[in-house]
Amino acid sequence: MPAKNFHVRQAAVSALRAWAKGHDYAESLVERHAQRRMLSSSDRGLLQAILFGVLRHRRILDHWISKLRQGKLDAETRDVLRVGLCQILILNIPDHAAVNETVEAGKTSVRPLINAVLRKAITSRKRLMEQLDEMPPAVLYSHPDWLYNRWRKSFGKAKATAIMEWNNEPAETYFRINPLAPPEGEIPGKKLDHAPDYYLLEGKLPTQLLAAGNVYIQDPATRHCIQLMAPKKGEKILDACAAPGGKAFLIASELGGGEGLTCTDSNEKRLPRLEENLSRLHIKADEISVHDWRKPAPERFLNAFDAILLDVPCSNTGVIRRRVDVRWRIQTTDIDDLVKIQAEILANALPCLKPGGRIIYSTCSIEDLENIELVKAFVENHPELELRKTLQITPTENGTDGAFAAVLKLK
Ligand SMILES: C[S@@+](CC[C@H](N)C(=O)[O-])C[C@H]1O[C@@H](n2cnc3c(N)ncnc32)[C@H](O)[C@@H]1O
Repeated sequence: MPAKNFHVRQAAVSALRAWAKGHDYAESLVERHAQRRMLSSSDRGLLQAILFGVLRHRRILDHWISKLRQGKLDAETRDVLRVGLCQILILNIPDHAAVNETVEAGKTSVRPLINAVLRKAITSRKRLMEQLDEMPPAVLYSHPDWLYNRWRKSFGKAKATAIMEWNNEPAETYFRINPLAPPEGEIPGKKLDHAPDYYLLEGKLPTQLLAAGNVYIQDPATRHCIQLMAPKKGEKILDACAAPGGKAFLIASELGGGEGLTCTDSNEKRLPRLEENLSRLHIKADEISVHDWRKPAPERFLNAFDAILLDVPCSNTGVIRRRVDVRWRIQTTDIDDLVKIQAEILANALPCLKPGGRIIYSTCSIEDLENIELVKAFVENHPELELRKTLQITPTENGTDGAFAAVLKLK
């Protein structure tokens, strides 16, 4: 009898093939491949667990493949083996289901090979697990060497290792109440003590509350930069890199609505989602428009704002737990390129401040180069600015996504 759930494994393999070709981020691949195969919600959950599991543990899975099988493998067969080994050695899915259904996900010609490697993994499990202690941390926690070495230099070995371990844990889902349209009745989550209005999701997504804009999915780390901004009713505020609108939601919450808020983003394709999100959250901003802040500010924005949020594009190294494939996507040169863009965005936004105004610079990176070093260098070159406050949130110390925020105030 054919294995019942092999289509989930097939979906995982085709999603991995698409990911390797650079077509999409892991999160959207789950959605697309689940829809394509009309997976039930529990199968969709299994697909996500396998796909994210393979991307999180890719390096150690490849290490195990090299121990279990000598010789070359084509890319698709390697992905099938990654899917199988992830179930057997990481996710602890029952062996018979993991083997039978993964074998059927492979092409007929390679099924005997897949079957042999997966069965060998089961008989070698104890030995493979005993070897974990001797493994270099970057292999054990599946991160590229350059990133581990960078973190080791910045934070020391113990913290760099703890960050990698954190990145491999499945991320919790949090949501925030919309004070502009609070939900009535019971709230399906556990209220957080340290972050007012935020809840840890318990059970299923509250789809009705989400659709009605009563709540918004958001990690509590998002709030820090807006707390530093402290927007006040009547102020004019620019959210320059605004899509998809998570922080614009927080600014509007403080303003009592969208009046006074201008949102821009350089990516035209991201604007509809920003507009939809704000409208669902009962926010009507003064303006939502496209602008690339690597270019000079539009005339109408000059000296126009009391506060500007620059939630700049960054390496995302603070949110690898959520964006599981970031570690394999970025290179050290990308960080250098991002730093140039971040400095350009700062320079072009500065003339948009009113006298005495403030810029809140924010990233979800834990790299000093994109954070403290960048704002310090910027303020050194702009004596009219004062660096009022900086805040670095690190996942292992704060138990949330990583984030950085700094307040730069015109003297
Ligand atoms: C970290 S995301 C912003 C997230 C958003 N603030 C939120 O809370 O939902 C960075 C955004 O910057 C935009 N971006 C990238 N380069 C930009 C530029 N040169 N000018 C304006 N926006 C830019 C990206 O399209 C992306 O939407």
